[in-house]
Amino acid sequence: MSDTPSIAGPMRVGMLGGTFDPIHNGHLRSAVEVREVLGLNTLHMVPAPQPPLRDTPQVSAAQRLALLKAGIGDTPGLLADDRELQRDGPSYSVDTLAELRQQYGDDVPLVMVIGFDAFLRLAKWDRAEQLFELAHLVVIARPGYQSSWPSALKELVGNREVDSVDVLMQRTRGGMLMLELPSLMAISATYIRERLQAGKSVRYLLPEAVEQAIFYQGLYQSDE
Ligand SMILES: Nc1ncnc2c1ncn2[C@@H]1O[C@H](COP(=O)(O)OP(=O)(O)OP(=O)(O)O)[C@@H](O)[C@H]1O
Ligand SMILES: O=C(O)c1ccc[n+]([C@@H]2O[C@H](COP(=O)([O-])O)[C@@H](O)[C@H]2O)c1
Repeated sequence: MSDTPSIAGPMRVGMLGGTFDPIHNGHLRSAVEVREVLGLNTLHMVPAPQPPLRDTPQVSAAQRLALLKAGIGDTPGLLADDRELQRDGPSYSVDTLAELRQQYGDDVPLVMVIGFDAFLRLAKWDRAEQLFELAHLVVIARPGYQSSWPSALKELVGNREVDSVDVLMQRTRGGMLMLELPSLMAISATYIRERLQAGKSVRYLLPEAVEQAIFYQGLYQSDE
């Protein structure tokens, strides 16, 4: 069964990286909507084995990837992409985008999608300026996160911001667009981990298949 018609028109590709510890409906609903709004053929959802600016996750990358696959199920256009599990060292997004650029070629618009909380730290990312040489950046609003941009971030973004998808897609990379998607969801993986540790319900915060896999494997239910 398909819940979305396939995307017509020229090829466009997206990447949504994350710790996905675990994947939840905030990620998945945003992924579906951002794919639709941007007209992406494929949105690569890429779990980071070693997310650079945070502690090593308690749950292994292979387990987080398995939960991501269970969460995506047969959702059209979303792809659980294990490419960062094939690399050693910190999971730098610039390396992932370089691989995707190589895979799809120079003529295809490539978009990195991040939430506003991640965007606020963007100037601290590895080789941050190179991100725009490889892809566009689309920043999605997240409930509870509103803040002025740090000055290093303003400098990094410069005059790249555009105000519509049409303008963004006239080029293959180098632009930035802020988006407020229709379904803003105040769900975070931190909240889900806290509830699981406290033995509280996580029903409807994540897909049932993910909830079942978490309980079946006994994940997140202790501090160890
Ligand atoms: N509810 C949400 N709505 C929109 N974007 C989200 C949401 N949750 C996460 N994101 C974005 O998805 C990407 C991956 O997020 P991540 O895997 O760190 O999830 P998280 O819920 O923020 O996790 P944690 O609570 O452990 O920090 C980031 O760019 C983040 O901003
Ligand atoms: O490339 C970097 O330096 C970099 C720094 C911080 C985060 N990221 C990526 O951003 C995504 C979200 O990270 P996080 O820590 O907000 O879950 C994930 O794919 C990380 O690999 C990437």
